[in-house]
Amino acid sequence: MTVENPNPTELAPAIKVHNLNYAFQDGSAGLVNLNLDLPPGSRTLLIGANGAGKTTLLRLLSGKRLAPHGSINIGGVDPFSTGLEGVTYLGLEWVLNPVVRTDIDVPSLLASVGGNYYTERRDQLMEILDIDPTWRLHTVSDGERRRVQLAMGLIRPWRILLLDEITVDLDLLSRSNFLQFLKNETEIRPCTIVYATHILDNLAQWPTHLVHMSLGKVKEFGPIEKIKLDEVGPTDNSQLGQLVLRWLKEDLAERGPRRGLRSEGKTYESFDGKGGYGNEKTV
Ligand SMILES: Nc1ncnc2c1ncn2[C@@H]1O[C@H](COP(=O)(O)OP(=O)(O)OP(=O)(O)O)[C@@H](O)[C@H]1O
Repeated sequence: MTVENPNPTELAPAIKVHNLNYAFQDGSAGLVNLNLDLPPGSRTLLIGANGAGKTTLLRLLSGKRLAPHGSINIGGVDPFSTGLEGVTYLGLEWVLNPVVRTDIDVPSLLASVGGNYYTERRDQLMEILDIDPTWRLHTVSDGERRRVQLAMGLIRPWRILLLDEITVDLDLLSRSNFLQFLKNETEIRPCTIVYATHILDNLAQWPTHLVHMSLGKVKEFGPIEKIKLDEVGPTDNSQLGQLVLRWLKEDLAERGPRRGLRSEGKTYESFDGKGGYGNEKTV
């Protein structure tokens, strides 16, 4: 059976989280009674202070960690038990992959992740991210290396993209081109994006949805028009920044001084120096 004029948005996976509770190995609460409903083809910004639980959530969505049965549903399946096809999760472990610091050329690296198969995407990404094919990775700048990494991570067409702030080294133009590329992807093919970031420059027109997290909880989520209209009116970049600043100040006031409460810094300590998490368990 053929589908006439398929709408890419409708065919994309939805992300549903229902009463998700998650505890780390030491017993501390990672996520608390979390609920989300992100529609097919959406582009969601995950906003929250350091330690709010964004990475924890993204890792559970990616299926890298086991969530309680029935609490996460992506495109109709449980990502951990079913093993999701087409999920790309780009976070710290991926950034720290040592291969991008070795004496290797760009075409070989991109070929190692399917570049010779997805040639059109490869060439498009190289153009958008302004990558020079003659670079050798041990002699490029951090930002240039990051651009090659992004191309590597995005060549294979994903259905779900989970981004844990990985654009910090990009210059303004590269980041803007990169975000435009992602937006375009959700408009031309069935895919859904969740992006955790602290960098709000040029983002006001990018998200379809916002999720505000604090202390392992979702404080609010919804379509950006709704949140913006409710809270600050039609929004440009600086207003989105003002909204987030207000959220973070409120979160800090609610939380109070740390004094051992959900301390930062545990996140990557126990992972054999590679970055990543410890042996969490579910609750
Ligand atoms: N393995 C672990 N054991 C215990 N606590 C942990 C572990 N990993 C992370 N945490 C804690 O869980 C909380 C949420 O961490 P997470 O990395 O999800 O935050 P985040 O919102 O991504 O922060 P950031 O913006 O700094 O990246 C933090 O307080 C962190 O210290």
